[in-house]
Amino acid sequence: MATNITFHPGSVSSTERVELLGQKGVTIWLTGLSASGKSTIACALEQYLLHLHKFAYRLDGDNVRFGLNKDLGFDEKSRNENIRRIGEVSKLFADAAAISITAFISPCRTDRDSVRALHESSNIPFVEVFVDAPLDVVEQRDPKGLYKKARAGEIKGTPQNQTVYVQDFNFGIEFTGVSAPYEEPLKAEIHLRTDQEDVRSSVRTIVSYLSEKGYIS
Ligand SMILES: Nc1ncnc2c1ncn2[C@@H]1O[C@H](COP(=O)(O)OS(=O)(=O)O)[C@@H](OP(=O)(O)O)[C@H]1O
Ligand SMILES: Nc1ncnc2c1ncn2[C@@H]1O[C@H](COP(=O)(O)OP(=O)(O)O)[C@@H](O)[C@H]1O
Repeated sequence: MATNITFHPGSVSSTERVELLGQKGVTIWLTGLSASGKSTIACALEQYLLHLHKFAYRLDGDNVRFGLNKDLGFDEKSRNENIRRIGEVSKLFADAAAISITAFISPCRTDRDSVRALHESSNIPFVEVFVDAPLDVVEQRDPKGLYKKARAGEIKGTPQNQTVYVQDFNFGIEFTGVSAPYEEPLKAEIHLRTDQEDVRSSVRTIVSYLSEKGYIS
């Protein structure tokens, strides 16, 4: 814990920044099972917004784990810390007036709620988007072959949480949706059913929401 530190406010207020840049920051938090479509939707949304000349930036689970979070695994504590850090990073982007689009499984409700509280305490809008598809559908998609590996017992858990997450089979495996929990959002601003709608429709839903709320013009 750092001590003797003092927060240093800048010379430009948030309101002034928004006026000067002509854009308000917001975090769009995509959450859902692996292969539910988070990355696909995040990419398409980022592309769409950039083509509208909006400052949009995507933070993606796999990508961030190559750098900032390369010290973290998939045990419960690591996932908590992963989401805590990304919550802070996303808030920084949104504070800088970006449309920050995150694509993390973020399986724990309390972690997502903490990130929401972090944003809302600074008056930064937080839009939780549940990217929803049933387990049998995402297992069928399995673009990275991870569900297959998990079912085959090839994705091992870490000692800290084996007893917490492992349910009734395959001790030691903890892949989200298979042997580690995913807590569905209870109050997501947007609920997308990617087994029933295409990517275009999902992007349209998010953009309409941003527009209705006045986050983009
Ligand atoms: N054990 C286990 N459980 C879940 N996911 C796993 C695991 N091991 C590796 N992967 C790959 O890592 C991606 C998820 O990373 P996240 O940072 O989004 O996960 S989390 O929010 O911390 O739970 C996830 O990417 P997505 O498929 O894009 O969701 C997987 O590719
Ligand atoms: N409606 C849809 N929305 C998003 N992805 C879809 C949809 N239908 C099929 N897919 C496919 O499902 C897979 C989702 O993978 P990905 O976007 O990496 O998911 P996640 O980031 O949640 O792991 C991709 O291969 C994508 O083409």
